[in-house]
Amino acid sequence: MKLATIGVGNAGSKIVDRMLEFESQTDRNLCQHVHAINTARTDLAKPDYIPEDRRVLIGDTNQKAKGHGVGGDVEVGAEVAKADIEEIRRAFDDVEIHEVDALLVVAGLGGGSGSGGGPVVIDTLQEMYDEPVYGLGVLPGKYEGGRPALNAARSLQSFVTKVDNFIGFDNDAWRAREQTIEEGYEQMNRELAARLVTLLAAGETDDSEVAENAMDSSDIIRTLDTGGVSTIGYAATEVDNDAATGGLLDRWSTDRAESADEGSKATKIQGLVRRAVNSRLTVPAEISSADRALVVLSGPPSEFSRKGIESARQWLEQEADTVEVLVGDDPRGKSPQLAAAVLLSNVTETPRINEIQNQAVDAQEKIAEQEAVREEEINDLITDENNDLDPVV
Ligand SMILES: Nc1nc2c(ncn2[C@@H]2O[C@H](COP(=O)(O)OP(=O)(O)OP(=O)(O)O)[C@@H](O)[C@H]2O)c(=O)[nH]1
Repeated sequence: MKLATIGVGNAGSKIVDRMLEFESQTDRNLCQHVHAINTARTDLAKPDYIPEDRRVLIGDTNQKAKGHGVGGDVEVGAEVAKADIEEIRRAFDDVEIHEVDALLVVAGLGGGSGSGGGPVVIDTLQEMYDEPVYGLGVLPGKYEGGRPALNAARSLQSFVTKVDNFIGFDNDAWRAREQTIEEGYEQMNRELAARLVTLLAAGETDDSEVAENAMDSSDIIRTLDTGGVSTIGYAATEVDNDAATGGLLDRWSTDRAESADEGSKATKIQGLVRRAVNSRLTVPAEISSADRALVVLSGPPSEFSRKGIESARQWLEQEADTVEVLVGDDPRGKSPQLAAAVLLSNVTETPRINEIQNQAVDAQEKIAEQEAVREEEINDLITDENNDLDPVV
């Protein structure tokens, strides 16, 4: 499919930038339009791939932001996005909507700019366009404490109700203990970008004469049409792709592929799909709680097997406990890899989301307690001052 992709806040912009990087490395063309929207000038200067004229600074005249971010304050994040709504709208005016199938808004939910500004951006896009608007939200890790969890719990609810589908990414599940947080983010962003782009770029080229079972953008839209929260699984394996060199070798490779054992190709595909479904999902979820599922097999057409695709579909129907399973291919003649990206749509059993909600309730109670103690201290101070006053005669 073709997307207009908008990163809001720092994490959102970094992830969109890595999506563009993955696209350019793998010769894909998913994001027809990109924008980075942020309240921090220095963070907006960081992307490597997002064009400069697609970076929108908001809130620079706001007294609390002043171009330096909103310091994790979700309310200020929403306030500045609302105040600069005309600027955001103007930026979207040049999205050539007939060129895209859907819009994707990406944000970290634990901060202020993405978490507060993201829902405002989504509302604007929903007003401006009829195409589906999807959200990709990063859930903060436990290690970040109560405030980001509180931001995320609030903002998650707005995201899920406003978007046509919400794809989650859980920083906690992806954190490697031996890395610094920044190193961890770099790696996570690349892993996430590979999943998103492999999945959503399927059907971008109309190569159906090569593919027997090509995935179409309408299949992806249909799978995401459930609303709710979705998660992505992924697995890839190297292939011996001489086809990329073309000419005689190309023909030789095709002949060889044709004569290759169909059974072993089918087994490889089935194994790959199983690995993808059982891999670390972007947000951990109970597979059988999914409403619909879709698998994109991406790689050289010589690796595809109708039998493999059919048996993978049957297997996933049982695992996900739904008959709404689509498996299709995305031919990438030059790819050195065969990859399977699995979308599990509207998963209802997502333990980390429940945990964030509980963590948010705890944080809210703690904040209320602290405010009550502060109020008591102020009252005591006032009483003491009153007692110190000379009695009025
Ligand atoms: N996966 C991932 N998560 C990130 C990254 N950077 C930040 N985060 C997460 O996103 C949350 C929000 O951080 P930012 O995106 O920096 O915040 P912001 O939306 O720009 O908002 P303010 O900094 O408050 O203005 C954090 O609490 C982290 O959970 C990143 O590069 N990758």
